[in-house]
Amino acid sequence: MSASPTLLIDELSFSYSGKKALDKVSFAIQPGECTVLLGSNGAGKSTLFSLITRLYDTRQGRIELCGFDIKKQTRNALAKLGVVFQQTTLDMDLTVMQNLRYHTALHGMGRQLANQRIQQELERLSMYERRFEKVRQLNGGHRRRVEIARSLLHKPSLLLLDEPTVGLDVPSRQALVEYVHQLVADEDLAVLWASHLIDEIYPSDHVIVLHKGQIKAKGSVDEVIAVTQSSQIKEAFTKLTEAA
Ligand SMILES: Nc1ncnc2c1ncn2[C@@H]1O[C@H](COP(=O)(O)OP(=O)(O)OP(=O)(O)O)[C@@H](O)[C@H]1O
Repeated sequence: MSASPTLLIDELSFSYSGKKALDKVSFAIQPGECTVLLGSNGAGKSTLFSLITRLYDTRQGRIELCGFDIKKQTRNALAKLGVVFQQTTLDMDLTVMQNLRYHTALHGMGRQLANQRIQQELERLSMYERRFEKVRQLNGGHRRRVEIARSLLHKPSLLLLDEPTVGLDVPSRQALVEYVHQLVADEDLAVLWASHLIDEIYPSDHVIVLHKGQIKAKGSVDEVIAVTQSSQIKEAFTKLTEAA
């Protein structure tokens, strides 16, 4: 097919009762690229995610997933999307398997394919042997793993992660960050990762600095460091968000 980026955001704006939360935001993410969306509280990260997932309607600007316009070709576009929200959306009183089956049914997968995909994704995260346990019995890190497995069952091209490490202990955080980067490398997946944690960024990542609804810088880690004449990404972020 064409060389459409996995995610295209073009001149996207959004306001809450006249108050601007996103102001002409534009960027693109290619396959095999992990882009970290860095922003402090109120930067507009959740608003952007709500627009990409169609929780909110796009009124100004355009969003495309693998070349599909999310307003006009919603089904095709959303089939390309996997999401892990900040707040868990697992049913605590169902087993891991039941939670995942619910998702495969939503995506119209037959039982055989569903079981095969569930096994593959859970095994990759060392969670297959725990598939008959209720989610409530799992610790925070393991619940997150189940959510990541679930988000990948339908083989999306873009994975959206909204601060997925919040509330996790350091080893679980590191494992999750490592796992997602491995996925990007192995599966040619595109990832958009909202975070305010600088230490979750890898040198190979792309970075978008969002501040008060506007993009202050975007590019590779090295490019963002260079453009701000900083020695490290933390310093670049501080310069970009303190000046504004
Ligand atoms: N439902 C809402 N009604 C009115 N204003 C809102 C609403 N949700 C967000 N806002 C405002 O829009 C702006 C962007 O908020 P948003 O939640 O998208 O930022 P964020 O980067 O996700 O922040 P956080 O990390 O705190 O979740 C902020 O000024 C916020 O106060």
